Amino acid sequence: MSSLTDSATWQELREHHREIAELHMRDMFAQDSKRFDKLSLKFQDILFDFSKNRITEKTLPLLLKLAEESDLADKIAALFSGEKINRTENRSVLHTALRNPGRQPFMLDGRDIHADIHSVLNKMRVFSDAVHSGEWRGYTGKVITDVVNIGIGGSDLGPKMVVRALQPYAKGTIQSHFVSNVAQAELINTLNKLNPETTLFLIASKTFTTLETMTNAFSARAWLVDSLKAPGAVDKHFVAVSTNRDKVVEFGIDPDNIFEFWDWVGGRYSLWSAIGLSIPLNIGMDNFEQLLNGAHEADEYFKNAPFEQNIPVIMALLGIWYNNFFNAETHAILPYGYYLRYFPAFMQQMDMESNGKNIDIDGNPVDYQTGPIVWGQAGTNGQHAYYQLIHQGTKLVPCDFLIPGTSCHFLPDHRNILVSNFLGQTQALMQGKTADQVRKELEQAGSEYDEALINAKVFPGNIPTNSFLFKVLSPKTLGSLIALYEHKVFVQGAIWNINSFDQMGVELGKKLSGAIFPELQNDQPVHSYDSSTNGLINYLKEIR
Ligand SMILES: O=P(O)(O)OC[C@H]1O[C@H](O)[C@H](O)[C@@H](O)[C@@H]1O
Repeated sequence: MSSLTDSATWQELREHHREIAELHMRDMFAQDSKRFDKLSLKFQDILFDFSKNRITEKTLPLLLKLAEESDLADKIAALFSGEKINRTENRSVLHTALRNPGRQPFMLDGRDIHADIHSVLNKMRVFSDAVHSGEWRGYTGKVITDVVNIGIGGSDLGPKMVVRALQPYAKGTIQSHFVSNVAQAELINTLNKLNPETTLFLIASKTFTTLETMTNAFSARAWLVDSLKAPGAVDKHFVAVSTNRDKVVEFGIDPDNIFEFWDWVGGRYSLWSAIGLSIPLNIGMDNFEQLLNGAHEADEYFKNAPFEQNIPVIMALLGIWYNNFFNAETHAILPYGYYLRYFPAFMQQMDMESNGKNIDIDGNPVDYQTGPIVWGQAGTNGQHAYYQLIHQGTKLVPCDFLIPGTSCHFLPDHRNILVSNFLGQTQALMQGKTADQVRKELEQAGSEYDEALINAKVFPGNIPTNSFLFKVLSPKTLGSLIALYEHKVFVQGAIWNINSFDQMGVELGKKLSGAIFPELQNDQPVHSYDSSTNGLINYLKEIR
């Protein structure tokens, strides 16, 4: 056993889980009218209600003890100080520095990274202002109307999620597009809608070697040059965001059009860097800075709030409670509303790539569960699809609900229908419906029934939910929300004692694909792989 599962606190938590496994949240609420007051926290205007969780007065102190014993305080200090906590890659993890408005020097490996950050932020401002004002024009002198971000993973999901979430803050009429998939349809369908004379491509890639991104970038460049019949047009229509200057120059992008960032920014934590350039190109730099401010305030709060009143710490501990003691395998993220529709996909990468690890920080196999499967979709759609399983299936699915208190649109009834669905669902998941309640309802309705029908209509309830309720989905609030989730993932990684900042698991498939690629260039049958891979390649050659 590892020191984590071996610890007295872990054993106490196991024992405590056995004690409370049969307790029902509806009784906990019935017995304590102050439960909400005791189990909810506020950060700025963000209310975090965690009262609908399967916890008693004993649970959090035990979980907090686990956090203390895993040296969480020291690990938080190490994160912010720039210690090389990403050990396998020997890198610091400093996405928090990207949103720190402070100008005082922050030295890392002999460089003042605050100065570097602010100089790139300044370049982003000058450039996005020039595009918005029409001062930056395409090769034929027309103003830019469309921006296409070509990137994948962290170079797509974060910027796309933010641009779509903050659509009401769009400045001017620039349309933003995101192309990530190497399947041709995505790029072709996007290009078909665009005028090359007024389109700006933003090639976003930390490494500038990612196959999907580079393939799309080369095809986009060919489309532009062919359409405008001018190789020189690239300078006015292509900019790059990367840590790999040499590769960008080799691709043929003007060095003045490179927006730099650094290897101490992980891909899934990079929307705060120039990787987020599509954000100010859509909502303006002032709003982008509000996003950074919101995240910075959440960073300060995370660093300073006592653990028992610290939203990311509580989120992380509740997640561990279900993941490691109730054996919940997944965690659903359910934003109610349209604008946050890409938040679940963004969180999926942030959480699963960070904490999907089977060895600890010292390289030893773990004997406990680490990161959950994160999934979800904008509500209320899920209610008409998979909520059946959450309410009555055999798996425990802890859920996060997120909803703004206001909307910028005014169609009658929509808003309150959405809000009442959020409230109704979280209530239903908590309280469920007993056989007695079902029987009574059937009797009152004068329906015929048998026990089977009653059982089919019973809702076990007792399904944990967290609710985030905030005034408006503003740039600042969104920045705070994302940062709170980032820190949740960090805290879980710290307690599981894993490296949340590498992603070795994405390499093998990429490498094997690279070896297979030349095999597809001819029609000869292959025999050198396992029989399934041979069979698939050969059938493909037959049908294509
Ligand atoms: O930005 P890039 O270097 O193109 O990388 C894009 C993405 O691909 C990698 O395989 C990683 O899994 C992601 O963490 C990364 O965000």
